[in-house]
Amino acid sequence: MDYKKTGEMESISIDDCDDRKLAETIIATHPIPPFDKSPYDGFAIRSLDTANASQHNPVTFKVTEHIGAGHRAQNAVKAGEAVRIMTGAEIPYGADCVAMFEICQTYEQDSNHFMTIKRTIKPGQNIIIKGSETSQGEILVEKGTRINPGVKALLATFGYAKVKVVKKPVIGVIATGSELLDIEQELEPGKIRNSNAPMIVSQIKRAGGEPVYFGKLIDDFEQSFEAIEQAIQHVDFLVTTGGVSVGDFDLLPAIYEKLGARVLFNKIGMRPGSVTTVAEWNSKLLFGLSGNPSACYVGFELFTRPIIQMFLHDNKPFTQTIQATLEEDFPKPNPFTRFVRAKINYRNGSVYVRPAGIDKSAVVTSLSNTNALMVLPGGTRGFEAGAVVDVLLVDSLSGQETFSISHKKVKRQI
Ligand SMILES: Nc1nc2c(c(=O)[nH]1)N[C@H]1C(S)=C(S)[C@@H](COP(=O)(O)OP(=O)(O)OC[C@H]3O[C@@H](n4cnc5c(N)ncnc54)[C@H](O)[C@@H]3O)O[C@H]1N2
Ligand code: MOO
Ligand SMILES: [Mg+2]
Repeated sequence: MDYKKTGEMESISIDDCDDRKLAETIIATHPIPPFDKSPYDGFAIRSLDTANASQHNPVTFKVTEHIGAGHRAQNAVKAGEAVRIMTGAEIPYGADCVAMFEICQTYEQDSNHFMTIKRTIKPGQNIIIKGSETSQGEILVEKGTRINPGVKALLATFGYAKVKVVKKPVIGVIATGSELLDIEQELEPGKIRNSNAPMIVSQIKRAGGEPVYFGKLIDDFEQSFEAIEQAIQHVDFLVTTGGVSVGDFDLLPAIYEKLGARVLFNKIGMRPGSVTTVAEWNSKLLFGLSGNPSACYVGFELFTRPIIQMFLHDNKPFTQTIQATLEEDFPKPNPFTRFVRAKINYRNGSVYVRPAGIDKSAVVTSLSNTNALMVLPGGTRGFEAGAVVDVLLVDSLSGQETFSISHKKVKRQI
């Protein structure tokens, strides 16, 4: 976070603003509603005229006008007069209440319309007063908020045809490894299809970034160095996958060195993703994620995602963490904190969690089932069903201010 960057602002059409982060605070530029209006279809009248109305004493009004929403009455309502008014129409001058159709009887006589009611109506009854929902100047949505359908409704309410949003961080993606095939290629002996790049592209989009895929690289130093050096020029952050460990063809450490990038860390006491490396070059963060699919996924969610949120001016950049009950035993002990790809589900008002599949760094199949990362603190014993564990809601777009997982011992450890 010491190396975070915050994005600049751009102005875009409201049509394109879904899920973007607001770059300005939305303040009510007019009251809502902007005029006194009727919540019902009925008659706008003077409450005073109903003072003596009762079952035995119906009061009759002459209907002088007929207005729908969007239209205004021509004349003020005078004693004994009623304006037939529809939901959403402005209350005519002189009227101070509305009688719903359901309590009114109407009749016509000599081409004149009349209405009678048999009960009193109080002053102000059935009127939505101007500004009763929001007064002018009220702060409605804070800068940094993600634009959801409700925020969009407010933007439209206040006439924001153009919306100021935070520019998305442009994040380069490069996959490394001579074993990688493109998606459309047939399998060949010893080769696998590149699944990490499309996965990272998708993770970047989910987090609100703008991915740029630069392709895959074979394990050749010069070629890889050049491609990475080139790519960095065009992005805010660069994510690579593979080649960060200690293998003979793991080229990233040497590439960082030749670039003169400052490696912030290259090992983390966690599983998977222990090889996750982050370097800084020219104020740009380079995320060296593992080649192993599950480790790559976890490395992105824990390290790249919050940096994206920070760039987007989100004051809650960290993935929301809740507590859930482990649904099955997890007997495998591990000295390191584990971020288990997991699935949460809700039952009887409680949250439960279980591993999404095989809990191995090299596994790809568990990821499709993953909507959360279950945090199992390091220790020498496994965990029993019923244990309450921290869970990062990677599928949720709500964040939190700090990264908080309890390193406390989980009860019901085996
Ligand atoms: N002697 C040691 N060996 C390893 C260590 C170690 O500490 N000492 N760490 C292991 C751990 S943990 C991990 S995780 C991996 C990390 O390896 P790299 O990040 O260097 O990744 P690669 O070696 O390039 O590939 C690992 C694995 O992932 C597959 N892969 C790579 N890219 C993709 C892709 N785009 N799509 C799908 N799969 C991909 C690759 O074929 C390998 O199977 O290192 C351990 N070794
Ligand atoms: O980085 Mo490795 O995934 O710890 O398995
Ligand atoms: Mg390797």
